[in-house]
Amino acid sequence: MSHQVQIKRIEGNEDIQLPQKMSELASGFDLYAAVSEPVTLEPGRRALIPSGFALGMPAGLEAQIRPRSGLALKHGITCLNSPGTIDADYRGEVKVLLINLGQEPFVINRNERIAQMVFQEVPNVALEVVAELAETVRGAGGFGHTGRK
Ligand SMILES: O=c1ccn([C@H]2C[C@H](O)[C@@H](COP(=O)(O)OP(=O)(O)OP(=O)(O)O)O2)c(=O)[nH]1
Ligand SMILES: [Mg+2]
Repeated sequence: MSHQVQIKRIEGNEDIQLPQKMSELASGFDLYAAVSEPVTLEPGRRALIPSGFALGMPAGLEAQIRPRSGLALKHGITCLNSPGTIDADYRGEVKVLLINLGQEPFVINRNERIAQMVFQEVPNVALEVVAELAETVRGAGGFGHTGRK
């Protein structure tokens, strides 16, 4: 399915790369840090990093903000609220909540790739309150019910 999504630069970020797919069939658009000066994330600390843009999505879409595996593996940098949820009706600046789970301070520079954004279709679901749920074989079994404890 193809979708048209509007993107608008936040003033003062003309030099910031717009979200970009780094390979032809990439799921995610890489996001670039729109920090005005380098931000140092000490181990265990978190920071809300601006992206420099806002989105105009149609109904039925969302954007997920996900970590980059390279930063996670090499530096312990991930998204605290992963995946971050960008609602279709949100018109503010997209921001990335990073946390440093590594052992060393990590510096985020302007225009550095910090995360990725994946668009998803969101089904239109209406919740129906009932007294009894439809039965299944699994029933209430969960949390390891089918395998190793
Ligand atoms: O990683 C994120 C997560 C959220 N948002 C923005 C877009 C999203 O539409 C809005 C609200 O996010 P969410 O619903 O996750 O947060 P909340 O704590 O429930 O806030 P709200 O009451 O505004 O919905 O904040 C971001 O820019 N980055
Ligand atoms: Mg919310």
